[in-house]
This record gives sequence, C-alpha cells and structure tokens, in this order.
Amino acid sequence: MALLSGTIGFPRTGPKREMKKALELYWANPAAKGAKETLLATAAEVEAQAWRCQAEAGVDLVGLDGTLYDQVLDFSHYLGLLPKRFQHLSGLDRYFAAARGAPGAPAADMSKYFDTNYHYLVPELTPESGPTSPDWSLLLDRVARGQAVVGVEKAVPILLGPNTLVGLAKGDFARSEVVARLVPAYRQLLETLKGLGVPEIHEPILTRDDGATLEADFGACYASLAGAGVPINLVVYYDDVSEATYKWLVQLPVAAVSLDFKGVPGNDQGCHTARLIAKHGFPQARDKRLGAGLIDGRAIWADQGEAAAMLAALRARLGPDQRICLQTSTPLQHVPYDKRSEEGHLPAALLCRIAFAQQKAQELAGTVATLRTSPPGSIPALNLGLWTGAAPTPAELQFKPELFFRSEAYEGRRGRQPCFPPFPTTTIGSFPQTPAIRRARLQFKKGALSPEEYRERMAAEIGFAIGAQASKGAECPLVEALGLDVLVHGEPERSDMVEYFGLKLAGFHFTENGWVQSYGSRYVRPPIIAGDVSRLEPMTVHEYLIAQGLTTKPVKGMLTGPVTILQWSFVRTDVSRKAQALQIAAALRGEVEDLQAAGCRIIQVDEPALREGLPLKHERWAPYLDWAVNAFRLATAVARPDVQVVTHLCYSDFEDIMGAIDAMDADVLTIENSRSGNEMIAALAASGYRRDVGPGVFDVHTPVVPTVGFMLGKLRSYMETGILGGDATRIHVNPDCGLKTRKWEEVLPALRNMVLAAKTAREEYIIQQKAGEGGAPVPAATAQAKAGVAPSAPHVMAAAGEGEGGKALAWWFY
Ligand SMILES: CN1c2c(nc(N)[nH]c2=O)NC[C@@H]1CNc1ccc(C(=O)N[C@@H](CCC(=O)N[C@@H](CCC(=O)N[C@@H](CCC(=O)O)C(=O)O)C(=O)O)C(=O)O)cc1
Ligand SMILES: N[C@@H](CCS)C(=O)O
Ligand SMILES: [Zn+2]
Repeated sequence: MALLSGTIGFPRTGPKREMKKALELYWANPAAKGAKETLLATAAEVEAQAWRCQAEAGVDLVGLDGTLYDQVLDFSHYLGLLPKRFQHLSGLDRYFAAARGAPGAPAADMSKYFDTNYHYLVPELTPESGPTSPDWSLLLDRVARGQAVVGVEKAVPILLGPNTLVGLAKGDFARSEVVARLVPAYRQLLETLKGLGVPEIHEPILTRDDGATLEADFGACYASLAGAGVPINLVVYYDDVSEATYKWLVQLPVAAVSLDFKGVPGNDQGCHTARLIAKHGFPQARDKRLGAGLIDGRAIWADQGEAAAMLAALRARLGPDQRICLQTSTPLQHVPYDKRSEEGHLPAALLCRIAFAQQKAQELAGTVATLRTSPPGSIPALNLGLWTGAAPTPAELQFKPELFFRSEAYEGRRGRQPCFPPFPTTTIGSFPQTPAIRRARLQFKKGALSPEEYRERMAAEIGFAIGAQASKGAECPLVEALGLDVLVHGEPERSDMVEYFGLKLAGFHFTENGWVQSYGSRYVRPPIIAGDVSRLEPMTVHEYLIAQGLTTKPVKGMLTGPVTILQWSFVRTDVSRKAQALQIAAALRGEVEDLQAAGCRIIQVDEPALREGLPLKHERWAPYLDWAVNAFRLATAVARPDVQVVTHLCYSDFEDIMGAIDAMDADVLTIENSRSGNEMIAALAASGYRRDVGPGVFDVHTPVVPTVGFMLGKLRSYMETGILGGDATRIHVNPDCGLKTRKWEEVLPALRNMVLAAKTAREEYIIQQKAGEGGAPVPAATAQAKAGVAPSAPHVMAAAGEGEGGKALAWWFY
C-alpha cells in the first residue's frame, strides 16, 4: 500500500498516571514481597493500553514504546554501559540506582533531551566503553507483548540508535570508535527481530548542527546494520536536518527515512524539511518509504486539515507510487494522553481545537483514510514554500528601547545591593510539596476548603519554612533552625512553577489531567496559551509579605521567567514565540515592580528553560537568544539599582551561551552544578564571569543526604577555579535546584550539612584572608568585617529597604 499511518512513540505514563503511582510505590519498599512483579505488571498493562489505543484509532503501524524510567537509560542498561559504580548491583536495582542514586553511587547526570522539557539520564562513556554482555531480553519481551496486543503486522519495535546514544553521552571518548563497538550488538538484535516488519531506529541526533559531521559514522553504522538483512525505518525528529545531511541521509541503505516536517511548535524560523524534499526530491527506489512527520508531536492543536493538505502536496510532488507513512513529527511523549479527560474543564470552544496523543493517533489514521478514498485534487494541495513561513510579531509589541536597561550598570549598582558574609547560604525556592499541601490544594479545588482556609494553610506552610530556615525568631518549634542567610517562602502555593503563573495570568488555560512526563515519575501539566497574555493582579506579593513579616533576614521574591513560562506551556502557533515571550515579560515586569514596592530587595527570576529554547542548529541561535535575553531584560530591568536580581538555570549545558547569560544582566546567577561535576563553574571561571554565582553544592533528585565533607570539597574546588578573584562573599552556597520533590526529613539534614560546610569554608577563608595567603584580593564585605565587625557574634551590617509596615530590614552578618 502506498499510504500508511504510523506512530513513533506515545505517552508512557498511562491515562491516569498509573506509572507514576506504580514507581513510587515500588521505590517506597523495593524489597517488599511482590513489589517488583507489581511494578512490571503495571508497566506491561500501561504499555498494552497505549498500543491498543493506537491500534483502535486505526493506525497501521504502532511503535512499541515504553520505559520504566527513561528510554536513554534503557539502552545504556541493555548494552551494559552503566558506569562501574553501579556494577555491584544488578537488574532493577542497578537500573534505578543509575536513575536515582544509591549510597556511595551518585545518580547519573540528568539533562534536557534535545530542546524538550523531558530529561534523560546522560550515558557516561570512557575511551574503552563498549557493550558489556548486552542483554536485549527486556526489549524483546516488550516486542513479544506488543505483537500479542496489536498483531505482528502492526507491531513495530523502537530502538534508540547507537549514534544518538553516544552523541548524548558525556566523557572523554572517541565517538566513532564507541559507535563502531556498539554496532555489532545492534546487529545481533536486528537479526533476532528478522521477519518482524520494519523496526524503527530513532536517531534524533541528526537534527543537531553536528549532524553534517556524522556522515562517516552513519555510513559505516547503517552499512553494517543493513547486513542483518532487516529493513529499517531510520527516524529523525525534533527539527529538520541540514541540507548537507539530507543529501546523504536519504541515500543510506535503509528501507524508510522518517523526517520531522514541523520543528519547534510556534517556531519563528521555519522547518525546512518540505523545502529540502522540494529541492532535492526523495529517492524513488521502490523499497524506500518516506515517513512524513506532518502531524505535530509537540503541539496540542488539532491539525488534520493541514496534514491532509500537506500530504496531498507531498504525493503530488513525489508521485502516487511513492510509499509514504504519515507520522507524528516527534514521539507523542511530549503531549498528554487523551483530551476527553478535559471535558467539562476546558472551554468547549478550546477543547474542539485541541488534540492530545489519542486524538493525534486518530488524526493520523483519519488523514490517511481520507486520502486513500478521495480522488486526487479534491484535497487542496499547499504550495511547499508556504510551509516554512514565520509568524509575524504584532506591531503593538514594539517596546521602547529604554525598557530593556536597568537604570544603572552592573558595576555601579552592585555596591548598593545586599552584601553577604563569605559563602552566603540560600536555597533555590521550593521546599517539599508534602502530601498535606497537595491534599489541601485538592480540597480547595473541590470546594471543600474555602479560599480563606486554603490561604491560611499556605500561610502556615510559609511560617514553617521560614522557621526552619532562620536562625533567629524561629517560628517553627518542630525543627532546629538552619541559619541560612537568604530565605525563601518555599512556594507551597505553587502546584508548579509555570502552572501557578499561568493560573494567575490572562490568556492561559489549564488541564485537569494533561500530564506530560518531565523525568522518571515526575510529570507536569503545561498550561495552554490561547490568547494575549496580561497580568490581572499581583501574583506573589501576598506570600512574600507573609514570609518577610516573619523574619529579619532577607526573603527572596520568586518568579518564573518569561522564556521558561513560554517553553513549558503549549504555545499559540498563530503568533511567534518571540511575541508571546514579550507579552509574558511585560506581565512579569509589573510583578517585579510590585515586589520591590513591597520592600523586597532580592528578586529571583528563574529561567531554567532558557537553554532548552535554543534552536538545535547553531546558525539559528542568534535571533532566539536576542529575543529570549530581551524578554528577561524586559521583565527585570525595572528593578531599582539597590534590588538584586537573581536568576537560576538548571539541567542543561550553558557553556556555549555564556555571552547571552551575561547579557541577561542579572546580578546573581545560581546554577545546577553538583550533578554535572563542576563543569559549569569551571566554564564560568574560564570565561572571566564577573557577576555573583551560586553553583549548586548538592543534587536535589536523590534521597541520599549529602555530607558536609562532600559539599566542603565542592566549595574548596570552586575557590580553586579562581572564579571572581576568589571573593567568597560573591560565591553563594545553594542546592542545585528547588527542593519540592524531597521530603523534609531529607531536606533538613541536607541543608544543615550545607550550612555547616559553608561555615567551615567561611572560617577557612577568613583565616586565609587574615594570613594574607592565597593572593586573593580582600573583598568588600570582608573589609567591612575587618573594620569592626566581631566575627563570632551576629551583627547588623546595614539597614536597607522598607519592609511591610515600614519595618527596617536588617542584613545579618553571622
Ligand atoms: C524544575 N522543573 C520543572 C520543569 N517543568 C515544569 N513545568 N515545572 C518544573 O518545576 N522542568 C524541569 C524541572 C523538572 N522538575 C520537576 C520536578 C518536580 C515535578 C513534580 O513534582 N511534579 C509533580 C506534580 C506537580 C503538580 O502539579 N502537583 C499538583 C497536583 C498534584 C496531584 O497529583 N494531586 C493529586 C491529589 C493530591 C494528593 O493527594 O497527593 C490528584 O489530583 O489526584 C498540585 O500540587 O496541586 C508530580 O508529582 O509529578 C515535576 C518536574
Ligand atoms: N524556584 C524553583 C526553580 C526550579 S528550576 C524551585 O525552587 O523549584
Ligand atoms: Zn532548577
């Protein structure tokens, strides 16, 4: 048949987050009788349900997707590539230790998967890495189960390709050599899969800009895999490929090449796949199928009509004999399961315009059915050139240039901002989202708690968090106060750092059950932007004032940045991402103004998704970075010079966008660092970074409590990089990221150890300063301390700003 429909991945969560519940139950007591069997049985049922759902929608080829935690980790595990520190464990214990850490064996690094909000576990490779007793039994078991559910002719095994696995790895190794060592193991797997249709090998790595340099590796790899005598569908997604790559990619000895025709949702720069086909054609070899990713795998807008028109145009271009499989542009793991769960929650006018995974499967099958039965010409063919058009930026978004600049340059304003003791301690914002908090929110949503009662509960949580952090005036009798220097209110009122702001802003809509996997058992519900964004009222000032009213220590105002709100929402595709980011930024700017008017002297604006929004190809970076940085500046430049703007970035590599990070013009940069092994701080030091930094000293994704020695070692190693001329008053001490996923039983000892490590490092630093050793210049705050501040007693360094009710805000030193 010349026209088929196929899927290349589906949500792995289960329609009601069954996988989350099963995993968390298993982790709570893995040794319990039947725990493993229960987990595996749930996973098998969740997978079967997803495959059935796709087959019942009428999809011809069902990709046999599924994972217990992460698909990249799965392949590291099958191939025996997990690092030596996990080798004393076996089976699921080893697998989950790599994901979550085990005593003495820190978890593998976690990083953003391409430009998505999904996080994968980074393979760690060495020059010697290669398969160690590869064991494909789990994958083969999945294939057998898939065949039983949808039938052999529909069931398609999914493999993560060796080039992508190695391309996503970190370590000091020769890429081509490691790929060559993996290929025989893949070939052996393919031989086992002989006679089972056309397995998909996913190689999204080809959409990165180093795609063009991979020609030799891909050539050798796929020539060898072709020797297995199994037809392969080589699937590439998350963007188009470069022109040079396209030319050799379509000539590889594979049975099908599948391409992404959509790129990033709401993308400003266009996706050029259609143009490449129009220019270079597609091999007409009888056995070569084109996988046409025409239905957006990352957006939630229903687009069957457009897909039909595009498919008709493709057929018109390539001829009726060209074999085409209509697919989604990417795996559907990035969209929620089924929009029917939103009936009665989302406005009907919006609901009818959206499609989640289940509906996208129907769109695939429906579009193919329409084209099979419609006479040629009855579906309007699109002009291929039109598919790449960029959305216009509305004229009203031309902001005055001065709105993007602080009133005083960094060097001048820094001295007016809060100053700190050496190694000042703080956190990134969130504290444990306890079952009690989640329950209260659920009761509030159901009307069982009034708005006043809910606010009171949240105020009590803020009180607990402040009491736990402060060294004086602790309101919390249950815990020994930690003695942090800069406090946070703990974000109890936020279900999620993006969803919360979306709820408060005009232009957003929310789902009840629109969960998307972020990593492992953690999911998010991206809000939907469906209109112009604006701020209706202050969004965070109430909680800030409660927190600041309970302590004389500074409390940070806490906002999510415009790029992150955009990135982690389902965006409009009728206007550009740039236009939407600037609208959000303008709304946040009002909040920054209100926070500082309320007396807040430190405002953190989180931008963890800044890097994620970067186009995969380097040549497309500049326009994105320009508007992304400008959006941050539009939101924050209204801060007075004496107000310190902090930003926080995490779980991405930032080395290559140092210039943009500096251009954000934040006063302090806090960054995830501990899990990725000081790479960031080393890069910052090497770049001569001049603003205060807060590199994370411990990983927040593991229940293992970090020791004082570990964190002290981190602080000493920061000093060794020579960052900021060794001025420890400008090196902030904080965890890698927010602590919302942890329990208080883990957070309190971890932070206590962190404060102890900072104190010890502080003492070492002061001794060193006194001895005049180390060659580090005497920093401002230390000079003030020397000029009369007793180091052993609390001392007010400066009074600054007006808090609630005109209360002077004291800055404590020690
Ligand atoms: C910082 N990160 C974030 C990313 N993306 C975001 N959109 N937000 C982020 O914070 N990307 C990068 C990283 C990823 N990190 C995380 C970390 C943690 C989570 C997480 O914990 N997710 C929660 C769900 C959070 C949430 O929305 N909770 C709601 C609803 C909770 C719920 O399930 N309610 C139950 C009833 C309550 C009960 O009894 O327990 C129900 O409705 O049945 C809330 O708090 O109200 C998770 O559990 O997966 C995600 C990404
Ligand atoms: N303030 C947020 C940032 C996460 S990236 C938090 O602490 O959860
Ligand atoms: Zn973070």
